[in-house]
Amino acid sequence: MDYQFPLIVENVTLTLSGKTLLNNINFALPKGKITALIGPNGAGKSSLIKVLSGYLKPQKGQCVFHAKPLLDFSTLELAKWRAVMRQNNQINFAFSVEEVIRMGAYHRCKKEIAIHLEEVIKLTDCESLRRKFYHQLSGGEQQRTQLARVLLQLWSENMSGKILFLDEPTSALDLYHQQHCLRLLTALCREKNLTVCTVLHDLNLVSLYADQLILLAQNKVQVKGNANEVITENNIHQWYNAEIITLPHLMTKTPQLLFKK
Ligand SMILES: Nc1ncnc2c1ncn2[C@@H]1O[C@H](COP(=O)(O)OP(=O)(O)OP(=O)(O)O)[C@@H](O)[C@H]1O
Repeated sequence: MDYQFPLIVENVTLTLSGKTLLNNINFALPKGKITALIGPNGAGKSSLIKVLSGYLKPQKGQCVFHAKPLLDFSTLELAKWRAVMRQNNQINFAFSVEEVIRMGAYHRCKKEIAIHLEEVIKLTDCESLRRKFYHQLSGGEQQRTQLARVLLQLWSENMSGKILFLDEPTSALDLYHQQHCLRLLTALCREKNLTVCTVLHDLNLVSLYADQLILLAQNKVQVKGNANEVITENNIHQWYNAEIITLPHLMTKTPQLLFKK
């Protein structure tokens, strides 16, 4: 299970209700790195996450996961190797935060859960939330809980070959928790060889933390590469129709965006 690219996307085309949402998509997720899916609203990012994680079957092409067609994996097998945090994490029942976090680990034995739960709760800053009702939390608190859930699902000493899919994991987080989340993901990639694939709208965060950027627009991959290659004034103007200027970050030199007034 030790592949340099745990997931390879080959010529993926997805059509739903007669509409092409993804058109001939090709790229690969490098092991131990953060890949960011970026692009304007409606470009197909969430749909792509659903295909990459095995929830939607493309009409053409395929995803190859550990050198095997993704759709050949059983649900249980997939649960051991990839976890998914969606955009909408509403739960309409009175579960506690701790119960929601444990939901990610239905395939694990009690002993494993007991060992990893405390660590995951601490790392995601959920200690003060654990006995509260999930449905009574703020949006940002729910996002932290969901991050803990997906981490508990995959947690192990070495996470090589495991993939975490996140759809806008920082959209409701305050500044401290945005930075905390991206730093945590970076550390897990470096220390445990976890592979991360995340949709993010904040291109300044993407520029600082993503190793590979995939810019989707009009249902196709329009640009891919590192932050310097993808986050350019021309690309942002062309694909987002936004008027911005880019400046190098004072510490990392990677591009940061400023809106023109
Ligand atoms: N089940 C579906 N049937 C038909 N069209 C759909 C379906 N799901 C999504 N779409 C359409 O596909 C397009 C892409 O949606 P998707 O959610 O993948 O975009 P996105 O890039 O994640 O957008 P955002 O940045 O706004 O979250 C949208 O126009 C959406 O309306």
